[in-house]
Amino acid sequence: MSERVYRGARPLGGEPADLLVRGEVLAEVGPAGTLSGAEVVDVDGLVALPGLVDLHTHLREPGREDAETVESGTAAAALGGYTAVHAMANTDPVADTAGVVEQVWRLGREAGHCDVAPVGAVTVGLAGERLAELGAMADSRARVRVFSDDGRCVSDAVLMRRALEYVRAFDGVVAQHAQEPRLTEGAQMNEGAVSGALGLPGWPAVAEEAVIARDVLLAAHVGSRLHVCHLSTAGSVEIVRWAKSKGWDVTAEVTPHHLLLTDELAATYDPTYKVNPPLRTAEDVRALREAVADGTVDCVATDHAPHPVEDKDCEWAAGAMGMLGLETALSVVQEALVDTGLLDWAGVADRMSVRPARIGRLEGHGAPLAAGSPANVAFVDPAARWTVVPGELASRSRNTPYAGRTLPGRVVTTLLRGRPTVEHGKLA
Ligand SMILES: NC(=O)N[C@@H](CC(=O)O)C(=O)O
Repeated sequence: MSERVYRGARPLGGEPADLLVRGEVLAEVGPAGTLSGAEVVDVDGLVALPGLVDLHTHLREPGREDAETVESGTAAAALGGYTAVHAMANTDPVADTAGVVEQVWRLGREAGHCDVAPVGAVTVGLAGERLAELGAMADSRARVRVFSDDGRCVSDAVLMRRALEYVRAFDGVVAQHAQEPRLTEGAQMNEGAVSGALGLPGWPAVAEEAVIARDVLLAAHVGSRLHVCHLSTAGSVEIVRWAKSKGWDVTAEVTPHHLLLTDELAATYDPTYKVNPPLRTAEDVRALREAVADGTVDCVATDHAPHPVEDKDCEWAAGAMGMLGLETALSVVQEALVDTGLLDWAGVADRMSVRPARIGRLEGHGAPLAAGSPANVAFVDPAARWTVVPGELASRSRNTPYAGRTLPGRVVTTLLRGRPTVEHGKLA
């Protein structure tokens, strides 16, 4: 059995320690310089985090392998410090049957960069008309626990109610893409001063908030778990805060880009900045940062949404919505939350690993960095600085909003059950 000591890391940013990895398990954690093993790896001063878990990744396979594959997307994930990702269901065919979710799960195992937990569609074909085979997906080898029509909103209140009732049987959760379709017809960006000045059709905050308000009430009514995908407005935060104050089982995520970028970027007319939900105002960014810091928002989820060049290198109106996220997420969180003093590394571990693993009911992930845990670990150099070069990313697509930008923090090593998937910042 392989035995390796990672010497001098700072678990959750704390005191320097040695981590002894034996086989697939974290066998021992002790003060720096005290443990010995067959092989010693110097990770002096690097922050050790439990392997990150993404609740919201678009891997595009099957169907859009020109944009991303399970292989390329999970490689990007490992480089970003992730040991597990939830693969969204808006593929072609849609992941609405046991067959498709098992295919995605198996492709993840074969690629071996990180675990892939397929998300099952709530409705057949994401059409919002009939419930998909939720039970069959839950019982499949993919063990689906998260269900979402992401990309589309389950806007029919009765269907949403039925889905919430159904997933209780296997402790599942409905992850809602909150977007009132009628209020956002033809919308191109956030509705506000900037959309007015640019003359682009706006996407009002209320289109998101109205659905979240309805859904937290529905979840409370049927006593089920609701997760809110990529919440993006200050008002949405208030509704989630209120629902939590009632003791309802509601969780929420925010994307890294909504913690850093604003709708002012639409003035470039560069569709790289076009995303669903749209980039909002600086005031929303402030509220979202505070909500992650105080725990109202449970986790940061990437909404990694690869699109090929031809779908982005065009006019704003024709551009596809979505941006890459996996390889830059931790750096963006460091810039927006850690370097601003809003969140410490223990908080980052909680919002990017512990809570998303719990929401997804993912076994073996988000465990404490302690003896007996599976050795899923990310070692991060918070002092590193790197400039994002789209062509150097592992993703098949290039639609990062951070091209040319220098970001703090770099993942040096990622361990998946003791096996390095990333070493020296490169795929192992
Ligand atoms: N987040 C995005 O902007 N895009 C997502 C789906 C979606 O939410 O529209 C995609 O699949 O590309």
